[in-house]
Amino acid sequence: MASVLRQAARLASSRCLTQLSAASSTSRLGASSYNFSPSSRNASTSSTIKVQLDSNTGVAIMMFQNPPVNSMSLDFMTEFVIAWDKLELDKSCRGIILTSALPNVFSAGLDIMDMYGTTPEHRTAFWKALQELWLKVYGSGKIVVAAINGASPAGGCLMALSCDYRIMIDNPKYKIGINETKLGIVAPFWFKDCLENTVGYRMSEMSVQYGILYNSAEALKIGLVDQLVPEDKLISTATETMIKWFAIPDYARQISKAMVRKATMDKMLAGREADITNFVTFTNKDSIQKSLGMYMEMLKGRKAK
Ligand SMILES: CCCCCCCCCC/C=C\CC(=O)SCCNC(=O)CCNC(=O)[C@H](O)C(C)(C)COP(=O)(O)OP(=O)(O)OC[C@H]1O[C@@H](n2cnc3c(N)ncnc32)[C@H](O)[C@@H]1OP(=O)(O)O
Repeated sequence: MASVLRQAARLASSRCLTQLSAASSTSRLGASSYNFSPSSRNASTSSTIKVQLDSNTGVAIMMFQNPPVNSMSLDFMTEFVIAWDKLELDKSCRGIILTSALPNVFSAGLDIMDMYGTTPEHRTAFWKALQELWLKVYGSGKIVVAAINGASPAGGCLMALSCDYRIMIDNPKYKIGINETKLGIVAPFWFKDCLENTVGYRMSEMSVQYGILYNSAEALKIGLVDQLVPEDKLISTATETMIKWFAIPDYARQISKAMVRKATMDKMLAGREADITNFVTFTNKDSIQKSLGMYMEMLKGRKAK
C-alpha cells in the first residue's frame, strides 16, 4: 500500500498528473443537483469543434463538425487540442463528452488526404498533432465519455478508446474498429495497446489483423463499447453517466486512472520520436502511397455508384 501511495505521489508530479490535477476539485455536484438549464451554458466554437460547457453541472460537450465525415486532418486536430486545453484549464469543467455534430459519423479517422501525396514535413506535423491529441485525451484527469453517434473506424475508434466510457447508438449500420489492415496500412502500437487494454489480448489479436469493423451489438459484446442506447437518448445518457462518475472524489479517481494508464502513456512518451520516424518512413513507401491512393479511389468510386 505504501509503495502504491509513493507511486501515486510520484505520478502526481508527472506531466500526466499535472494535467490530471488541474481539474481536481472534490465532488461539488451529486446527481441530485444536476440542472441543465440553458442559461448556465457556455458556448465556444472553432470552425471544426463546438463546445458547450454547463458550469452548473461541470459537464462539457465537445462536438466535432468537420464535414463531410469528421476526418482528423491536421487542422481539425490542432483545433481540437486548442479547445481541449481551454477545458483542461477550466476548473468548472469536470467532465467532457465527445460526440459528433454531423449525422451518421462520429469520426472517419485520420484524414487520408493528409497522408497521401504530402511532404514528409507535413506528415511529421500531422503525426505529432495526433500524438498530442491522444496524450491529452488519454492522460486527462477529467472524466471523458464518448457518445458515439455514427461510424467510428480507425482513428475515430482510437478517439473513443481513449475515453473512460463509451456509449454508442444502437444501430447496426454504425461500425467501429481498428480497420487499418483493410487499407493496407498498419495501426501503430499505441492504437493496438488501447484496443488491447479495452477488449483483451486475443480479441485485439484477431481484430487488428483482420481489420474488423464491428456493428454496435458486436462492439458491446466484445466490450469495445460499454453501453448501447437509442439515438434520442445518447446525450442524456452520457450526461447522466457523467453525473454518476462525479460522485467519486476527483483526486482519488484521477490517481487511480493515472495508475492504470501509466504503462501505456509511458510507452508512448518514450517512443514518441521513433513513432514519428516510423510513420513518416512507412508512409514514404511507394507501396503505401499506392494503397492509400487506391483506398481514396475506392471511397470516391463507392459514392459514384
Ligand atoms: C511498422 C509500423 C509503422 C506504423 C506506421 C503507421 C502507419 C499509418 C497508420 C495510420 C493510422 C490510422 C489510420 C486511419 O485512421 S486511416 C482512416 C481510416 N478510415 C476509414 O477507413 C474510413 C473511411 N470512410 C468511410 O468508411 C466512410 O466515409 C464513412 C466514415 C463510413 C462515412 O460514409 P458515408 O457514406 O457517409 O461517406 P462517404 O461518401 O464514404 O465519404 C464522404 C466523403 O468523405 C471522404 N472521406 C471518407 N473518409 C475519409 C478519410 N478518412 N479521410 C479523408 N476523406 C475521407 C470520402 O472520400 C468522400 O469524399 P468526396 O465527397 O467523394 O470527395
